[in-house]
Amino acid sequence: MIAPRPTAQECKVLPAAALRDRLALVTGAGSGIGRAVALRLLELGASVVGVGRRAQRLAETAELAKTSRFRYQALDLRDRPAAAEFVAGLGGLDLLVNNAGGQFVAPAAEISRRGFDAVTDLNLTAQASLLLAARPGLAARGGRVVNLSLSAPDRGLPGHAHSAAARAGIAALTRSLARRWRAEDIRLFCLAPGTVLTAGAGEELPAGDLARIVARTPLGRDTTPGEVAEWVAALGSGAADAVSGALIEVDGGAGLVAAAALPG
Ligand SMILES: CCCCCCCCCCC/C=C/C(=O)SCCNC(=O)CCNC(=O)[C@H](O)C(C)(C)COP(=O)(O)OP(=O)(O)OC[C@H]1O[C@@H](n2cnc3c(N)ncnc32)[C@H](O)[C@@H]1OP(=O)(O)O
Ligand SMILES: NC(=O)C1=CN([C@@H]2O[C@H](COP(=O)(O)OP(=O)(O)OC[C@H]3O[C@@H](n4cnc5c(N)ncnc54)[C@H](OP(=O)(O)O)[C@@H]3O)[C@@H](O)[C@H]2O)C=CC1
Repeated sequence: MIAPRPTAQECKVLPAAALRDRLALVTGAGSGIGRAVALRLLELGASVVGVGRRAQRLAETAELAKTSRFRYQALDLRDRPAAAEFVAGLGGLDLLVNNAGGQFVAPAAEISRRGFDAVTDLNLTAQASLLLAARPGLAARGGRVVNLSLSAPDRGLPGHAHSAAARAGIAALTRSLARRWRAEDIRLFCLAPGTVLTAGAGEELPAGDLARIVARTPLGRDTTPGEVAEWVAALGSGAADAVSGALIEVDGGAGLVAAAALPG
């Protein structure tokens, strides 16, 4: 039997005001998962700063948010000095959601040096750099970090050698910093969605491939943006007080499926 997909409303299990008076920075807040996260954090009472390269998309998120607690800034996170200056200017930070990321699908042998660099830069080095820049602000507030990853980054994903390497790196960095930054009361988590049918995922893989991947997922369905958003919000709330350094796979069990069972 295929598990039913929850509605956007059914995903919302946290109490209203769970994040009141918190300040969150959400990268990639102009689309897909990042937008869903920003809107949910706002609903729960947080103030949210959204960044991404395209101001127009961020402005659309602002329109949906309908609250002055959302502000945004167009920013290329691969411009590390600019990103570091921006995050330092925010001051105290309760939650950093390192969501901006992505890749292109290609056989490993066809990924050029520049292609490998572009994907590892976006999904590992730029995220790591933002984290380091945010450290003083997070330490000032006992803040949390949620790093978005891919489900089972160590499983081996066809067409994703560059990205899987970067995401496994982020999972390892999350664990390393969770140990080191405990003294500053900073908690870090890695959240790994399975297949979320965003427009971005649709640009990366043809609909047929996505449908086949979803069909092989043990729960037999995709993960919704609302489900990912609720997990991010929970990790930013008191619900996660006993968790640190964990890789949490919100993927319908996709991480249990051997790479050999995947297409490609
Ligand atoms: C069928 C396989 C099934 C596997 C199962 C896996 C399950 C996964 C399920 C789906 C999960 C979805 C996850 C998501 O992440 S959704 C988010 C989707 N959004 C994106 O991914 C878009 C993000 N991509 C980008 O922003 C850019 O592609 C990127 C940042 C990665 C690179 O941008 P940049 O502007 O820096 O890159 P350039 O265009 O300048 O190119 C740099 C070099 O990269 C080479 N390149 C680019 N595209 C390709 C390609 N398609 N194939 C091969 N090489 C490519 C490009 O040629 C440049 O190199 P050279 O100068 O050497 O040519
Ligand atoms: N959808 C899925 O199935 C899955 C997604 N993920 C991950 O979740 C995250 C969100 O994915 P999703 O919402 O689906 O995809 P999107 O493509 O919609 O989201 C990517 C976001 O990152 C922003 N971004 C990309 N490059 C940069 C950059 N250099 N500087 C600043 N912002 C940047 C984009 O905004 P802009 O282009 O305006 O800069 C966009 O808002 C990604 O890290 C993705 O890899 C993980 C597992 C599965």
